[in-house]
Amino acid sequence: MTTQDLVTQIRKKNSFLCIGLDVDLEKIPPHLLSEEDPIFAFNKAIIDATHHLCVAYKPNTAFYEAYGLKGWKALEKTIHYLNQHHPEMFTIADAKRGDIGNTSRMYAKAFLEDLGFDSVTVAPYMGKDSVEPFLDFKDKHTILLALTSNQGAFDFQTKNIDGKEVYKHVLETSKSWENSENLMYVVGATKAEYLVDIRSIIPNSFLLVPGVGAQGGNLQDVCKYGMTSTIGLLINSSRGIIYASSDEHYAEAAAQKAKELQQEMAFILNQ
Ligand SMILES: O=C(O)c1cc(=O)[nH]c(=O)n1[C@@H]1O[C@H](COP(=O)(O)O)[C@@H](O)[C@H]1O
Repeated sequence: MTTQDLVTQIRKKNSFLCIGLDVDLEKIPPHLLSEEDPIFAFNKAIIDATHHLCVAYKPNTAFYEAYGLKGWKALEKTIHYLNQHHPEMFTIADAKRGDIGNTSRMYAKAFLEDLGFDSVTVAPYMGKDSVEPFLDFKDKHTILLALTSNQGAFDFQTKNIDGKEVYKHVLETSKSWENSENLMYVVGATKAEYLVDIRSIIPNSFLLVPGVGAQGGNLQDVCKYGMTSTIGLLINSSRGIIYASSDEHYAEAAAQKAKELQQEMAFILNQ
């Protein structure tokens, strides 16, 4: 999927919402546990109820890997379901990978080719040769961690080296990598005030912004400082949407939460 296709979907749906499919068997409605594949059953119901309200889905692979082969199968079924029934949806494998080039190539193949996601999250710590193998795929996207939403972001990412913060080095250096037009960046919604500086370095790149909802980030602030003329934002909420209810009406409750965010986004887009 190209970024232009993504922008078209955002304008069509009046939404730049990404729903995080972080499925925890201890949190899903108990009646689903008797299903043959409870994780997929949950995802399918959430997707069926919310696809008109969002433009992206982001399964975090940790929540699938934790359940071994069954979890990986559920992840595979989920991405195949999305690609088959909702090919217009931007899909993100939130895997936060990155290794020596030879190994990164295999991670890239796993998520972008074998599973067929549109994008994958990647950590920048190992540098150019660890990220470029992900950038090699046409019309696929590498979402590089820049400034994350958690408290630990202040341990390294905001430390000053040679006169500027590490996350700024990540943004600037990554622009020189081969196929850097395939880069997007993660910036936590909890760090909205940093977006002015971030936009001065990467004025047009798409940002994946997690941390609204359960982590307390503010949508209005993110849009005020981070939005571009082609939107440039995907706002993720996982727990705040998918666990809105644990009774049999969980999918409708999730759709209601997604709709609240979508309406806020529509208001911002039409201002
Ligand atoms: O890459 C991410 O998506 C990510 C980066 C970050 O800085 N913070 C962050 O919360 N995330 C992910 O975004 C999702 C946030 O989930 P909720 O807090 O439940 O909305 C989880 O899958 C996190 O792993």
